Amino acid sequence: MIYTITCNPSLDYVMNLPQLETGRVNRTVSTQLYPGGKGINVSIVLQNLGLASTALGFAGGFTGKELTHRLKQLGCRADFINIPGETRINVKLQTSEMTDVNAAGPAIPQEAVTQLFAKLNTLQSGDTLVLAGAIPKSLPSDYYEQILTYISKKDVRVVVDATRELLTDTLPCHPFLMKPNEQELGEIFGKELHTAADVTACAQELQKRGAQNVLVSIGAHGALFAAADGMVLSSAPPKGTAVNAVGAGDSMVAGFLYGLEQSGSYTKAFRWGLAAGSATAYQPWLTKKAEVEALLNGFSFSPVTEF
Ligand SMILES: Nc1ncnc2c1ncn2[C@@H]1O[C@H](COP(=O)(O)OP(=O)(O)OP(=O)(O)O)[C@@H](O)[C@H]1O
Ligand SMILES: O=P(O)(O)OC[C@@]1(O)O[C@H](CO)[C@@H](O)[C@@H]1O
Repeated sequence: MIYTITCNPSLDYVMNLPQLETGRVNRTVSTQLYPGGKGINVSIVLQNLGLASTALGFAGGFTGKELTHRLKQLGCRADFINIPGETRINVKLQTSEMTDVNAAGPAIPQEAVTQLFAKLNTLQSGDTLVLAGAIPKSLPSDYYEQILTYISKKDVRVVVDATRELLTDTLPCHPFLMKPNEQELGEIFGKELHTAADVTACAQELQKRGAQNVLVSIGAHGALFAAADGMVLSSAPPKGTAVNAVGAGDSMVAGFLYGLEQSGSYTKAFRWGLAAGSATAYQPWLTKKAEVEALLNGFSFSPVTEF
């Protein structure tokens, strides 16, 4: 079984408007409301690809109820811990570019923090756990590390998609896969990354520090994968027109896990991850399986050099 943990989920309110004029009344052309949060997006795309998962995390208020309802409508299993506050609404202002306005989210009471560990007792060896997204300030800054330590006796495959110390603090637990984007990877090493060689060097440094596999997404430029067996792959994405890249990285994680589950091959997993990320970017919301398969049809890698 695959579990995802989203400590700070959201409803994503996409507002499409011709341009944004601050200090003025702006009127939208259209709006959409989606269930959101990185781990939740992974669960939704896994479900779309045909892989079941359980979405764990914290949810509360009428927004939390709506989030749970929409996940169930999508066929996803949600097992959130109910909290007193209200699950946040993240605004995505789509003009000629996407501007995210992400709310801080509700405080997580101590009893809920503890309750999550009890949920983890159901994890079995051979399961996969995806930790994805930012955590609210009310959670300890090493919460992901605490979770990995708590399950360390179980042979669980852990995936981490986070930033800065939230990501690097998990390195001693030897996570199976880390999925930063190139900007997040560069931040860890205090540099801007613009070549495949630089990305490879930083990804391999993360492996030296404990990560087994490192998948670095590079937006429209594609992605680079440093595998545990030393293989390094990179590729520009399959061709298409960008519409909304929100959730592309989460879709990449889901595609990678699906490809690995189906084939046992890192190369095929990378292909599925790349195509799932781009398939999401090429449409208004998260991809379904058919769009990923269409991008994979006839697709071959074209290695990334610089960007
Ligand atoms: N504009 C784009 N055109 C083509 N493919 C894209 C585009 N944006 C993203 N992708 C695909 O999705 C993958 C992940 O994108 P990105 O690097 O933006 O992830 P991310 O920053 O983690 O995104 P998020 O945090 O919103 O999920 C890329 O490696 C690529 O395959
Ligand atoms: O505030 P975080 O957790 O860093 O990011 C939250 C978020 O922007 O990430 C997802 C896209 O990856 C969206 O569904 C959601 O609104």
